[in-house]
Amino acid sequence: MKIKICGITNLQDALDAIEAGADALGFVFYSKSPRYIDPFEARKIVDAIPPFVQTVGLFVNENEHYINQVCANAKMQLAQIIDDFNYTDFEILDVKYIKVLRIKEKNDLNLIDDNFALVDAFVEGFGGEGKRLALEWFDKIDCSKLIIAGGLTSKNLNELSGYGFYGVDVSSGVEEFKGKKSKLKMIEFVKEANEII
Ligand SMILES: O=C(O)c1ccccc1NCC(=O)[C@H](O)[C@H](O)COP(=O)(O)O
Repeated sequence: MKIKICGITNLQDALDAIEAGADALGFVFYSKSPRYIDPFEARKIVDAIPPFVQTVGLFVNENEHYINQVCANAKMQLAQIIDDFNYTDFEILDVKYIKVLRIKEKNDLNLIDDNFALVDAFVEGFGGEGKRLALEWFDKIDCSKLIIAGGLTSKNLNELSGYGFYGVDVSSGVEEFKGKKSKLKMIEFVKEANEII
């Protein structure tokens, strides 16, 4: 089970997430988010973390020029993209990317194709709100290329057992408050995620 901790805003949280066992760190480049980080501040964090941890830039309805520029400036290895209005020309992105499928109802799962994707519960404010997806919608779906997000905590991760998700993504479930991670919650989250079968 791959584990991404999203909404990293400072070096200490990044180091604590890595020590807890996170595979990937998410940086929110959406200026309206309380977890927004300036690309050059993100770069300072990236320069200070050890190797073999993937850096993921989160973008909301941005075009490819902005995404390419920020990923270069902030040294992001992967772009996680919410693209509600088809702003992004994915063909000319310089970085690997993963699309976010914001699921409002079961029918939205028809958006899943053969690519890896991050599935998150639809919320008006775009994300990081702790809202959960209805797991039963995934009962007959191949989840092996899906990273599930939305309202996950160490207390409910066990409900994912049996679905075969590729990974989990968490933000608010491991926070002390918006923009500040809890070391203890991250340790508990990673421990439980590794128990999922
Ligand atoms: O974190 C934000 O503030 C945010 C703002 C705009 C779009 C997405 C945002 N966050 C996404 C995530 O952090 C995660 O990918 C995911 O939604 C999990 O969030 P949570 O339900 O808080 O665990």
